Amino acid sequence: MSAHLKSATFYLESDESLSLDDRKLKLRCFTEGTLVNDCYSIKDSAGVVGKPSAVVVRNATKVYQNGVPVLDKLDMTVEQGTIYSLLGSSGCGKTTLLNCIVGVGKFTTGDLWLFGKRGRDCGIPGKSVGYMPQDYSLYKDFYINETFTYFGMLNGMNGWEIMKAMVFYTNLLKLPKPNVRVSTLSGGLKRRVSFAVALMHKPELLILDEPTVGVDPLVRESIWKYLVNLTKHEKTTVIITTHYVDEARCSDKVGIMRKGRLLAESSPTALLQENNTTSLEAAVLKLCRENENHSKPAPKQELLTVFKKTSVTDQVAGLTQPLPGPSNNKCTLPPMPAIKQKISTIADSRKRLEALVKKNIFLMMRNLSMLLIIIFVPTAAILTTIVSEGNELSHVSLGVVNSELNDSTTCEDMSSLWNGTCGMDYMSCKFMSHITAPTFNVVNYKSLDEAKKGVRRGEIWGFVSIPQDYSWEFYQRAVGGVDVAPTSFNKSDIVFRMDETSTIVARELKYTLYKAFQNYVRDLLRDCGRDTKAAEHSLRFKKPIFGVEDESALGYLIPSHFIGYIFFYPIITAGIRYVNEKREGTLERSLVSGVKIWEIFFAFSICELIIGIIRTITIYVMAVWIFGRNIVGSLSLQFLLGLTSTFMGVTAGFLFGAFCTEEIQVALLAMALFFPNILLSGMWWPLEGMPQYLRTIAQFLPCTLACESIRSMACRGWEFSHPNVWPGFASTFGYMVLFFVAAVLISSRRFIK
Ligand SMILES: Nc1ncnc2c1ncn2[C@@H]1O[C@H](COP(=O)(O)OP(=O)(O)OP(=O)(O)O)[C@@H](O)[C@H]1O
Repeated sequence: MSAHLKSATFYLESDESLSLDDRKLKLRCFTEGTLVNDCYSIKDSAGVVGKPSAVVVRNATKVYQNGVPVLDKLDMTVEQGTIYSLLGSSGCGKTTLLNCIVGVGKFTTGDLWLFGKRGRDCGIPGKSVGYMPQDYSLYKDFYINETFTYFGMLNGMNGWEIMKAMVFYTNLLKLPKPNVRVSTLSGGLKRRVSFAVALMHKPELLILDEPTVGVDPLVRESIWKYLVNLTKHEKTTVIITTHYVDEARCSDKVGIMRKGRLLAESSPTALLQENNTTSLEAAVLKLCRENENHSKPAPKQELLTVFKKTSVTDQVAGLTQPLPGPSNNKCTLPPMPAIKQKISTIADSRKRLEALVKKNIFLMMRNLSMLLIIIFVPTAAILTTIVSEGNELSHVSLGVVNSELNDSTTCEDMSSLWNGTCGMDYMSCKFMSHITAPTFNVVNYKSLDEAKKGVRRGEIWGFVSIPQDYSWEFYQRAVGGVDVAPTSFNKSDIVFRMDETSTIVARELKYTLYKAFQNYVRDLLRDCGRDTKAAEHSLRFKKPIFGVEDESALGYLIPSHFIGYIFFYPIITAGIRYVNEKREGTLERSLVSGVKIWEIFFAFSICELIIGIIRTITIYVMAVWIFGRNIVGSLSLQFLLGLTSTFMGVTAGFLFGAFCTEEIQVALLAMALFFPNILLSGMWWPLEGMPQYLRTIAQFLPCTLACESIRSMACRGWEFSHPNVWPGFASTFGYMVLFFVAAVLISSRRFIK
């Protein structure tokens, strides 16, 4: 038997005031926590019937991930309808203990009973608990009335109940008018609002983490009076932490905590008597000194005070001790507000979702400029693509060294010889008439060396050189056919030399020059009365089946960019929103009210859906009506794929948010995903242009199949059943579910730390 149990046994066996059966039952109760309620049904020596326990913690330890033990085999018992003050120095583990009780943390080992139940089926987290965290944990952009509305709705209150509670707590806590923004309140006022919304729904258990810090002494007095009132009349159980030791006199029991253990747990009067002092402050100091001097584990005897019934005398003594503060008033009971009891026992999921969605809409509307940016930045990005990408080249500087002309002649001067005639002079001018603005800015050079220097200096992209006897040699070549002398080939060639560092410009230039040459030969044949078909290659491209001839790259780029942007932006917005809620503590607070992680995500998703719909419609309207893009295929299917891609981004944002603790981390992670995604998903460069292994990798990226799918619909008009189309839907939907489930699982694990 452990020393712990031995001392308990000794104490119980030596308690003459109890019958043998009661002693046995108490011992069982002590060793088997499941009997905690029976424990208090036993009369003590004074004949006082014990109260059932609201919170019982046994042998609790807590070690955070960094390996530091915070709670050390802690035992705690809080009776129903009492105030329990938890006192202790900073960092001793009070908040950790409270977090584990309300369900946003978990003991590493140990047992917890709430209202006699071991699991979390007693409405905690949920409507049965009111939690005021140490930080304000309020939405700064809310007005005070919106704050009441949100937390009231989360806890299943209707509009009328919320209104009554707001009026009551505004008077009790001297709050400003309801239409004042939380962000503009002082720290003390924020704390009061936070206090009010923790208890507005009249929970059975109130957990208040330092509610009176920075609060005016008069208001502090009102708070304590009200808490005493609540425990007395509403049977509310209150656990409160405070650094103002003396205000704990009004509580029924005080737990003195040090280094993760309770040094003592007793009524204030008993503590004063046991430590032979007149102030709680002195009693706490004495206990801490003793503990420090002996540098031994906290005495186990404090456990036994669990069984020492707080007598009526103790309670009255506690309540009638003077309150801290100048007024020196007694803890008398203020009149109770006539607030009807909760209609529903537990706020159902629908009600919570309604509260969460309303909250998100309030917050979005509060920051309209940000909302407009969120909606229109992706739209602007697509429109930028439309106006800037894939257009034909223009104003490309091209050098010309035309050796058919001498210093004193120009093509314009000789136009009568080549323009519209079948003459064989100055055919180079006929060719050059197809090298025109706005595609080209022609720069004439006298020699090849000068032209080369021009390229090297970056003045021109390349140059065309035309031999001296080009016209004659070209004629020979044209009429000579296969019998032409080999030297004529070189002498009749128009030669290009280019800066090919920009592949896209070089390829476009070459293609344009080929076209120019073909048109020149066609002109020549026409002017000589020949059939222009002779200018065609024997390799011919007829009218395309999909798309238009010489379609610009936009036909390829726009659909995939659409998917890329509407996937990417929600990652950032959803991820940042989520991290922000985590950081501000509002998420944790909502979770204590019984909100589930999936409900939070679902509510975010509804708002993102609204944004996604507006965004997608705007993009399509602009692309079709303003920029005249030709979109074929089912618009509704494309719209649907747009929305699933948006959701895929939203859920990826949740997943990022689940991992991150700072907004900047979300942004950096999103960027890390963005570039591989746009580069490998075929958004800029087709998969056909990638090595085989990269193509395989690309198939597994979130946007690859969706890009192919939307392109197939918007450019080719293919239906859902086409093998290029439905995989896009399947992959976005699959990723959406995967991200969502992963985000919920990771968040749930992280919140139950
Ligand atoms: N998530 C966490 N991960 C690691 N360590 C933590 C975490 N939360 C708290 N701690 C550590 O646990 C210890 C107890 O912290 P806790 O907030 O419970 O103390 P406290 O008694 O409430 O202090 P205070 O009165 O200042 O609020 C501290 O040393 C703190 O640094």
